[in-house]
Amino acid sequence: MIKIEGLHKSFGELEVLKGIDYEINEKEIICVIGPSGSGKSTFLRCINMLEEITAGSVFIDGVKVNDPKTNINDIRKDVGMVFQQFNLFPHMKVLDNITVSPRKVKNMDAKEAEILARQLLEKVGLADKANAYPEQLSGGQMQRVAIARALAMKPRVMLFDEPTSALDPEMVKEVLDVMKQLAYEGMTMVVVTHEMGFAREMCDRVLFMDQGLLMEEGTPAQIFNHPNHERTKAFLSKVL
Ligand SMILES: Nc1ncnc2c1ncn2[C@@H]1O[C@H](COP(=O)(O)OP(=O)(O)OP(=O)(O)O)[C@@H](O)[C@H]1O
Repeated sequence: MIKIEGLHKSFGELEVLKGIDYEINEKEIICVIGPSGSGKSTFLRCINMLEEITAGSVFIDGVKVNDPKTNINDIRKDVGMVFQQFNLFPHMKVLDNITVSPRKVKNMDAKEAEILARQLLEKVGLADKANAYPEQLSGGQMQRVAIARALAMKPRVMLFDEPTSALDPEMVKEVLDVMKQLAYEGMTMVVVTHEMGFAREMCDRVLFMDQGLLMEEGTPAQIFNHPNHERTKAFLSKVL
C-alpha cells in the first residue's frame, strides 16, 4: 500500500533521512522507534508530503506522492495525521473542528458533516463535548478530538506522530485505547512512539531508526527480545 524507495531528506546541509526503503501493507500497524533526532517525525511527514522529499519516492497504492502531477489534496484525503500537540483550531467548537475539513475539502453538506462528526465523537468517547472549545478539554480529550478530526476525512492510512508525548501519564491510556480500537478495526497505521508497551502489544512491525537510517526492522518479538544491531540493543537498554 505504501512503498518508500530511497527516501532522502535534507534541511539545508543537514541530511536527516539517508536513504530509506520500506513497504507497508494494508491493515498493518507499524511503530517507528529510535533516539531523539533520528528522523522519525521527518520520515512520517515525508509520507504525506508535509515535508518536501529531497530524493527518492513515496508511493501510495502506486501513486507517487512526490510527483508534480499528483494532487496533494488527494494524498491528504487518504492519509490522516495526528500530531503531538493536537493542532486543533482554538477558536472553533469541537464539532466544527471535525466538520471543517470534510466540508471544505470534500464539499460535504453541513448536515451530513455534523452526523459524521457526532458519530466520530461517539467513537472516541466524547459525544458530550461537541459544543466545547478545545481550551475546555483535557489534553487526552483534545487528542481524541484530533483523532476524530483526522478520521472525518475517511483516510485509508493514519499517521501518528508521538500522539501521547504531550499528555500527562493518566491520559495516555485513553488515547492509546482509541488507537487500539482503530487497529482492531483494520486501519493501516504508522505510529512514531516512545510507548514501547503499545509497540510491543499492538504493532505488526517495529522500525528502529537511528541517524537517518532504518537500522533494523522486525516483529515486536524480534526487535524487543532479539535485536540484531548494537545500536538497537543500546537504545532498548535505555528505554525498556
Ligand atoms: N523543519 C526543519 N528544519 C531544520 N531542521 C529540522 C526540521 N525538522 C527537523 N529538523 C532536524 O532534523 C533532525 C531529525 O528531526 P526529527 O524531528 O525527524 O527527529 P525525531 O526522531 O522525530 O526526534 P524526536 O523523537 O525528538 O521527535 C533533527 O536534527 C531536527 O533538528
